[in-house]
Amino acid sequence: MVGENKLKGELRIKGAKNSVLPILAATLLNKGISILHDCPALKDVYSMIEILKHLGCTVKFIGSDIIVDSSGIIDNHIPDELMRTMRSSIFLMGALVSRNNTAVISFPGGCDIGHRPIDLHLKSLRKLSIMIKESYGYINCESKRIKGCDIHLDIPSVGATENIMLASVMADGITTIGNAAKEPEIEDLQKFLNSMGAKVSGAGSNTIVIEGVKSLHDVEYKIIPDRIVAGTYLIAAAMTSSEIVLTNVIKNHLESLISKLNESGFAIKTGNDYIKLFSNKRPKAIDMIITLPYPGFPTDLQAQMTSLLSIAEGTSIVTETIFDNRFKYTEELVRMGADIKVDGRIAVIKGVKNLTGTSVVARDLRGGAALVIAGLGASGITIVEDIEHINRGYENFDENLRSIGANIEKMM
Ligand SMILES: CC(=O)N[C@H]1[C@@H](OP(=O)(O)OP(=O)(O)OC[C@H]2O[C@@H](n3ccc(=O)[nH]c3=O)[C@H](O)[C@@H]2O)O[C@H](CO)[C@@H](O)[C@@H]1O
Ligand SMILES: C=C(OP(=O)(O)O)C(=O)O
Repeated sequence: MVGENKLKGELRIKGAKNSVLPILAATLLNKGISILHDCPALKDVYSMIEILKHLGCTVKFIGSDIIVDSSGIIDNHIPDELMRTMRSSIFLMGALVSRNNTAVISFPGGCDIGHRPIDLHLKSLRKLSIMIKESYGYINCESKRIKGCDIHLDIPSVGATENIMLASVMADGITTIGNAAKEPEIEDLQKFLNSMGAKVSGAGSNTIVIEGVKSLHDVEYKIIPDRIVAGTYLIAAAMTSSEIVLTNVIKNHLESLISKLNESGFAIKTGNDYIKLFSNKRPKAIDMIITLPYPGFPTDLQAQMTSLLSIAEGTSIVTETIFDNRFKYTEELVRMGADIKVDGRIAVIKGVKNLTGTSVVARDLRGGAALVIAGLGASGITIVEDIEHINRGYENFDENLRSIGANIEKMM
């Protein structure tokens, strides 16, 4: 891409990756038809579809609609090569054991952003009377009856909260999740499950209550907009001193980012379902950004924001509290002229006047997006390699950016 082009125009944000993936896993539960609207065409979504098909579902992806028929025979085994394609394959553990009483899976894959154990998932499912044995890299789950119980999470893990919800929807009795994650995608999963006849309440607060039901029915549902994709485009506009309007967004989901962009000197206007960012000046440094569980600043926007702050006036400090190795991309930003020092979970960013284009490598999804943002603002040509990471979370990233004025091409 050739940097320093102004962006101008409107983009509609599609459904959220982190909603559609657990919801696709949940389609196993109703033994019938699920129609999902506004689904993004992402590498992870295709991986999840492949797993559902392997298990015996019929799946069609037409336009932005995914139609899953899970009435057919459902296998109970997910091969290792499918499990490894992404982190979200772990959602199949709760859904599959709930549907089949047994599941044989292995450890999930995903971006290299630090240590990502699944101990909380395993511990919680065991509390629900699911017997879990680990051997030779496989995880064997079995339960005659899943039994509702009280679970208190040590960490408000998004994935563990969702896996418990999936496993307990049809359990005997009531399950309570204390210290649950509060991310909007968890509320979306609750709404989806309730639309198919489940009895889940409390998502969005730190206590979720799931009253087991005997059966579920067919469902049609629209996925919430992707707050991380929306945030990425807002930061891209800020980086290039541009003006863009995003539609199909939920402003409340982006409060922590909007507040930090305001602090950095950007004017943002919001309406019922749009956000507009207008900028014609260099960003101001931000004393402190700390990534935290929702409603705190999302770890999934940390890299993109650091990219922006690399050209800010002054010195910023970014602290990553969720993952233990999510600053790898900063080495690539430094190759573009950024002045960033990382010590463990803290990055100190001394703003430089401008970045310069060069060849850089995407090592993970959001780090890759951060490098594209850097390239859009940099002088000269930037080449971002290994963009398959970016395809995990951004539909038509290059096309969308080009449609609002970026000089960017995908090379085959
Ligand atoms: C598909 C999806 O929704 N992915 C999101 C989800 O990932 P994911 O669900 O993997 O993230 P978690 O909320 O579970 O992870 C938070 C922290 O808990 C730790 N942990 C988690 C589970 C466990 O069993 N043991 C344990 O120690 C993790 O290592 C991490 O340090 O939430 C993250 C945090 O908002 C986001 O960055 C990811 O985009
Ligand atoms: C880390 C992310 O996703 P996942 O949990 O799917 O790896 C992300 O979306 O930034």
